[in-house]
Amino acid sequence: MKVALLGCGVVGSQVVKLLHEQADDLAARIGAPLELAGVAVRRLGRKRDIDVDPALLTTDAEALVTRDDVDLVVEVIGGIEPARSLIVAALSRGKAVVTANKALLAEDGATLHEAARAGGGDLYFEASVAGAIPLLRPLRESLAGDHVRRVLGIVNGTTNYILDQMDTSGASFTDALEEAQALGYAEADPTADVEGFDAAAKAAILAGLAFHSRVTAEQVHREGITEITATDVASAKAMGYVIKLLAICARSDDGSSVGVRVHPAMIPRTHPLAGVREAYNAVFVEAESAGQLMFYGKGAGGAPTASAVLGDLVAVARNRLAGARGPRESTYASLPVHPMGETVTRCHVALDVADRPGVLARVAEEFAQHDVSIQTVRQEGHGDDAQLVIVTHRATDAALTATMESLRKLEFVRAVAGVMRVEGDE
Ligand SMILES: NC(=O)C1=CN([C@@H]2O[C@H](COP(=O)(O)OP(=O)(O)OC[C@H]3O[C@@H](n4cnc5c(N)ncnc54)[C@H](O)[C@@H]3O)[C@@H](O)[C@H]2O)C=CC1
Ligand SMILES: N[C@@H](CC=O)C(=O)O
Ligand code: NA
Repeated sequence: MKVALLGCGVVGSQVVKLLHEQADDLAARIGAPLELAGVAVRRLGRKRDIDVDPALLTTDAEALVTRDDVDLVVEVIGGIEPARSLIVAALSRGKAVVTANKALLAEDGATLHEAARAGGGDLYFEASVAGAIPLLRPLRESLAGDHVRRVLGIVNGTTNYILDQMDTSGASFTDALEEAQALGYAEADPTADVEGFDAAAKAAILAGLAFHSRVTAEQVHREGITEITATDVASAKAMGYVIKLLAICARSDDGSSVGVRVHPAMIPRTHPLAGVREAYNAVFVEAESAGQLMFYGKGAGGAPTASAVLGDLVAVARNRLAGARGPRESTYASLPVHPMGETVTRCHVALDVADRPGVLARVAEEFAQHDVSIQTVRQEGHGDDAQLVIVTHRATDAALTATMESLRKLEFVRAVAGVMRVEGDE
């Protein structure tokens, strides 16, 4: 079976390495050897960390994917174009494609799936979400007989690395980001990581598979971590919480729609996700019959991601030899994505207020007027002022946002700070 590799960066170079190192085992597992037909790169002369036969390198990716002798295509270039055109060219010729490209799948997965359907080949993408962790195959295959209610977790290694460094060693945001880039975790443009775009793309893919519906990145409510300060991290710590960037995909209570969101949240330090350190990822899947499942492992980095790519490569090669196909895209449920305002969540807020009689009662009244119930209040005196730290019970995001807006207008409120959603302790 001949394999065309598109892209030879952090992930691609590890794919080449594993194809060499595991050649005999892969041939035995598939029933036929995998042979690298060519490697499309941007520049031929670049010095590479791995040993790749220079005769295999080409800058003409299109000619490579359309070659008649190529059976399987691995796309690890990233981004929308030319990745989309190259994948469509391969799929429409009946070749199988393995990709790690979450940005493309979440923006225009429909085009790729349609090309796979028309061409009759497989489209596999396990590496696109949570790197090495087998997560998409369990959702697509193992849980195909169950009813998934919620998928919740940490799906971006770079931001988890940054937040973990800020929490444990007090590192600055900038230093931690530079380390994550040097370790090969970050996207080519790290804005995709720190502004939550990468996690939002992964959330869209997860929601699509979990709820048998088409979800695009555009429909995902997205907030990144760039506004999180050392003070936020420290005050979360003081209250027994840790801040994590979470992706949450959940059916509404009546099951008629789904909410898909990515935002920083405070979780109790006793929660299993609080122990997810460095660039590790962890995802909970809650299904009606299976109950709660947790998937944990390396979500970023060249070798872990290449492991997922190779797993897919073996699967599509086996299917091809057997004249079979893997599962098609499943969107029959067509559940709509509801707006963030309808999502039910909890909130933490730190209010700097004048310390005088009636203030606490007036603040409580503002919450009550918006139908938001308070779970805990802690007050600390600061001379003539006081800080009220409030954690609410569950309320719609619209009600919580409206409450914060009203609080800002109160004459005795000096500042509304540390507004952050709280997850995982109810
Ligand atoms: N690095 C990671 O931890 C993970 C990456 N991914 C995904 O894997 C894909 C690749 O990521 P990385 O390897 O980290 O990126 P990278 O930037 O290290 O590698 C991409 C390579 O593609 C090359 N390239 C760009 N345009 C090209 C073209 N037209 N023809 C041939 N080559 C071209 C670039 O020169 C670069 O060497 C992306 O979709 C990324 O989102 C997925 C999971 C984890
Ligand atoms: N940039 C991503 C890489 C894996 O998808 C991350 O940091 O998780
Ligand atoms: Na994965």
